[in-house]
Amino acid sequence: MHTNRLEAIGLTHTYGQGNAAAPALADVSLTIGADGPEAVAIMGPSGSGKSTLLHVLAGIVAPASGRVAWRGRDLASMRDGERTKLRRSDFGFVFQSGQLLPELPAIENVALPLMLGGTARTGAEAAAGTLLHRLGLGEMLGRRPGELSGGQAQRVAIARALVGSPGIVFADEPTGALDRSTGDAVMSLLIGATLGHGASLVVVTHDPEVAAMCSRVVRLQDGRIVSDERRSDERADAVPATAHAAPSGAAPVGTAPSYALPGTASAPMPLPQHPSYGAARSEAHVPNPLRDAVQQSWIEASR
Ligand SMILES: Nc1ncnc2c1ncn2[C@@H]1O[C@H](COP(=O)(O)OP(=O)(O)OP(=O)(O)O)[C@@H](O)[C@H]1O
Repeated sequence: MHTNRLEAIGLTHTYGQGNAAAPALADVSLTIGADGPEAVAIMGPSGSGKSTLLHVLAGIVAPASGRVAWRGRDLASMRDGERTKLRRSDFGFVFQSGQLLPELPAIENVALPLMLGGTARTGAEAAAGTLLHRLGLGEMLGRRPGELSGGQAQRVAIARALVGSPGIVFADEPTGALDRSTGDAVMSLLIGATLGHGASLVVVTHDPEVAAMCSRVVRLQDGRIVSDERRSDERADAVPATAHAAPSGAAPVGTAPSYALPGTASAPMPLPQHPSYGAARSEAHVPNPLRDAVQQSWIEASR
């Protein structure tokens, strides 16, 4: 059995009570990462329960019944503080936008998880810098989120999700605010870098193109899983060959494998510039309970 295994059994969840009750999940069972890292897309119509499932899997929302076990441990058996700590150490998160701390430069946003875990600033920033270089952002270390394009901000978010070497990364519409070509490049990078770190990816998406890049697609309807398909014909461009090199966050810049797209070797990824600089920041106010809970835990921990 693979270590980084997330197992959900018989999950149900209902918002509200009585006449106002809205069932969101009904007897959902699935296992992620049982045989090693995988990229799983969660799809389904609006209101089918995708976000609720992500929140329950990440331990933000407690299911009404059923259980979620990470590495064999039931999330419900942990104290709140322990679950919050686990989310920081074992889980990575990438949201549509607005997840970076706006006042911190890219390198500090990425170094933060390591510093909160006890790594000294110098070491944390060295590892953050290495990862940002690999993601093609070597020139952007000192820029704040409001000074980055949407695609650049998402790459910083990917670096922050991965810098602590999580076992699983949860992504909620990570390319939803990007144009097609930027979104495809970011998604390819997210899958390649996550699997390259030995972690699984769970991505909620409406976008069939995004799902097509994943090795498994789970479809929900009315809170139930209606299909769970594994693909053996992964799109060739979805996972860069270098992604499987299992990089170390502390590898020296220049010698480490790059996550650049195939054919671009170690050159920075030529993402098109987003026409609207600061877009990532202006989107920050769209409510998202999971992102806001994760963000709040960063803010509290960094005080
Ligand atoms: N906080 C809430 N209070 C009450 N009902 C909610 C709440 N959040 C979600 N719901 C309801 O639960 C159901 C599932 O919602 P959920 O957001 O999980 O679906 P989704 O598939 O992610 O939708 P979308 O694609 O539109 O984001 C819907 O009927 C929704 O109206």
